[in-house]
Amino acid sequence: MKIYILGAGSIGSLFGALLARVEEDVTLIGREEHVNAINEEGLKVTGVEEFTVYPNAITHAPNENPDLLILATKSYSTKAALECVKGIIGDKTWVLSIQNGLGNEDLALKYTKNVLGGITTNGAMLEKWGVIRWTGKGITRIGVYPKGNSRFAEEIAMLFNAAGIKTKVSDNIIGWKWLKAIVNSAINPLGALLEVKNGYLLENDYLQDILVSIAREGCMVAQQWGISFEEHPIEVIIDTLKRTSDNYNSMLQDLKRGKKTEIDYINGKIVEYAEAIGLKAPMNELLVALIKAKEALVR
Ligand SMILES: NC(=O)c1ccc[n+]([C@@H]2O[C@H](COP(=O)([O-])OP(=O)(O)OC[C@H]3O[C@@H](n4cnc5c(N)ncnc54)[C@H](O)[C@@H]3O)[C@@H](O)[C@H]2O)c1
Ligand SMILES: CC(C)(CO)[C@@H](O)C(=O)[O-]
Repeated sequence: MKIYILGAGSIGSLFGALLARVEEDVTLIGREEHVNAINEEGLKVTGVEEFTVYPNAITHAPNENPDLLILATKSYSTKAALECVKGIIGDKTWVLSIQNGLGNEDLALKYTKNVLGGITTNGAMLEKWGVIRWTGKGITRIGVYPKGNSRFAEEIAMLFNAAGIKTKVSDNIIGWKWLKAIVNSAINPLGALLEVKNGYLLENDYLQDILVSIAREGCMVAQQWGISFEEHPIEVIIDTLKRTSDNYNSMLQDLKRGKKTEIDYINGKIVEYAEAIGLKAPMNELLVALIKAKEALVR
């Protein structure tokens, strides 16, 4: 299977490395510095497992139709990235987003009907060009977006599981995307504003109440849009905070690096979906404003 990883940074390079290790035809499309390092010394994975692979790595997509295009950019780069590669999305090409946030798959649907949604709880960090630290082994869920089944999704799940990417297929992937977005909408901005590890959000009674209120607001909006969940968002938030208690969340890491965050595609999307049906999401709206203010401080 010809697989392109569009936006081979942290999580994209981890998926690319694991797929390359089982000799899939993988091409990483990423930044020049990272691409050059991979072409010179291979792509090294450390952390959960240690290995080096030698996948194709380029800065621009080859002029061939892949069977699978994995979207792994930050959500704020998706639109531009898809526009760059629209010419190679063939009739038989499937696009899979493994990104956080809402709206990425909807952007992909503008170019093809063959879209798989995805969430992953694997953790990866670009340690240096050409070196990825696999910080936590998790589960990946994929499915036809927004809902439904397809043989191709089952085929990708088999491929991912064979590559060591624990993957399950869902016929309600939009439910999982919203669940992950609600988890991120509560944890990420709160941890980022307070600059604390995830575990602290469970230690403080005030913060626990705020987490629940943010999650409830997101659930209310989701419910109005007919989204159903496979697990209860608040239970998943608590479990996630326990499982990742020693982590700084990705939004805080982005701010610490002076980078923009994905707030517009997490809390911002919840506000958008609320307003689209004449509702308000005041807590999410406040968190968007506070994170934007913090972005302005650090950038
Ligand atoms: N890192 C993780 O552990 C993790 C886990 C789960 C989900 N996610 C989600 O996955 C997505 C990616 O996160 P990340 O941490 O890997 O980000 P990242 O910044 O490490 O990697 C994204 C890469 O995409 C590249 N890129 C952007 N536009 C491009 C284009 N047009 N062509 C080629 N490359 C392009 C960037 O240069 C960058 O290297 C986000 O939505 C994130 O929330 C990340
Ligand atoms: C689950 C999560 C919040 C854990 O830190 C992660 O998705 C993140 O950091 O964005």
